[in-house]
Amino acid sequence: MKARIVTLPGDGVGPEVTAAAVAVLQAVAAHFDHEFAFEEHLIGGCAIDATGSPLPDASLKACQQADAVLLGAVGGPKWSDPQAPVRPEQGLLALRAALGVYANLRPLNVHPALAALSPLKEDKLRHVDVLFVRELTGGAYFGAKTRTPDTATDECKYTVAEVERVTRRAFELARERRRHVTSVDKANVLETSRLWRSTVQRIAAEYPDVKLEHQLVDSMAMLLLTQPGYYDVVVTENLFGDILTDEAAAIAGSLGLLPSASLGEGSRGLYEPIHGSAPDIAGKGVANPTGAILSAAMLLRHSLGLEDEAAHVEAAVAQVLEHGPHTRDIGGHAGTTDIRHAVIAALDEHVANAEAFFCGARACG
Ligand SMILES: NC(=O)c1ccc[n+]([C@@H]2O[C@H](COP(=O)([O-])OP(=O)(O)OC[C@H]3O[C@@H](n4cnc5c(N)ncnc54)[C@H](O)[C@@H]3O)[C@@H](O)[C@H]2O)c1
Ligand SMILES: CC(C)[C@H](C(=O)O)[C@@H](O)C(=O)O
Ligand SMILES: [Mg+2]
Repeated sequence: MKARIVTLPGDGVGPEVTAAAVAVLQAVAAHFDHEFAFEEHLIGGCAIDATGSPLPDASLKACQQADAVLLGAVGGPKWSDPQAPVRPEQGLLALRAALGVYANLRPLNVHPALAALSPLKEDKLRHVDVLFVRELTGGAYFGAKTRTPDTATDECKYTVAEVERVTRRAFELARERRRHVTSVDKANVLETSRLWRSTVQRIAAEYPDVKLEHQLVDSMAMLLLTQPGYYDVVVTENLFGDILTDEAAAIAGSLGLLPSASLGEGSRGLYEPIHGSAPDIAGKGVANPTGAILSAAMLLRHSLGLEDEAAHVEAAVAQVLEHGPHTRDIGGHAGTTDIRHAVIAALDEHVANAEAFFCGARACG
């Protein structure tokens, strides 16, 4: 198949991990005879430096015309002055809004080989397989902001329609999994959460085969650590989802491991690891590209419909997590490019084994 993929490497470790993900996609294209055309554009701090805007028109236009967008990370100390008129993160938020990608899928899986890195004991890690569905284009991130010298406000607003669509997405996904949705809110305090809860409750009636539970976000932060294996699909609003998924990454062993897919109504999606620009390690060649590579696998699955290819990439990543090499954040000494080479070598092996298997089954060659 032919696909047009826009890459937005961004700032800090963004370009390092994106290069690894692109190399893996190129290896997939070579193995399976696909034509992926990559087009690189600016976003974030590097875009501010080059054009004055964190999301230049050319970048947005290219993303709107692409089949999928692969993003690294934005931001960093250079652009973090609280007085700065424009910030890198605004470019990312504007892109999410413009693409209409309201459902941010953030899967949490714990690889057994990394269990010792988790703050949780091994018995708690068994059966951990959670899919966070984070609402991505509403809430406090996008409400009106005011500022006077001694007061600041961020409006948190949700409409029923915004909650309905992300809830339906969560229930649809739950039907492909273990049919259990946990909706996380702060309905004991926030009006937006009361609207969230009643809307989720009403939509749940359309899915009688899926179990729904509500959980307040503060206790959810605790329960995620004490019983992570209990959860299947967790749907929540923008800010709560941001915070809970970094916590989830700690359970997996590193922030560098978790991928994400941001989806709207069509097949076009935005794919990014959940971590940031990691200024403390940027430019050192030591960033873990696993989250970015697994985001590329999600791109294959959700935007291009290439399920087998996605599964091959995930299997290759799992093999590297099992046998190494490992980057520093997960206890190894390898660099970003070592992981990229190892994943591509594992991919080559998996594809060859699969071909041998099918060939054997058909008694060919
Ligand atoms: N999607 C995004 O573009 C995104 C996401 C989160 C944060 N940010 C931005 O990134 C900047 C830095 O934020 P922060 O320091 O709070 O969070 P961060 O995610 O950049 O880093 C937190 C910690 O995790 C480590 N880490 C992150 N990614 C890693 C990887 N791939 N491999 C190994 N270690 C990794 C870092 O070294 C750091 O110690 C801020 O400007 C923030 O706004 C951007
Ligand atoms: C950089 C920031 C705007 C972003 C968010 O809060 O959504 C990041 O933390 C993330 O998780 O993707
Ligand atoms: Mg975040």
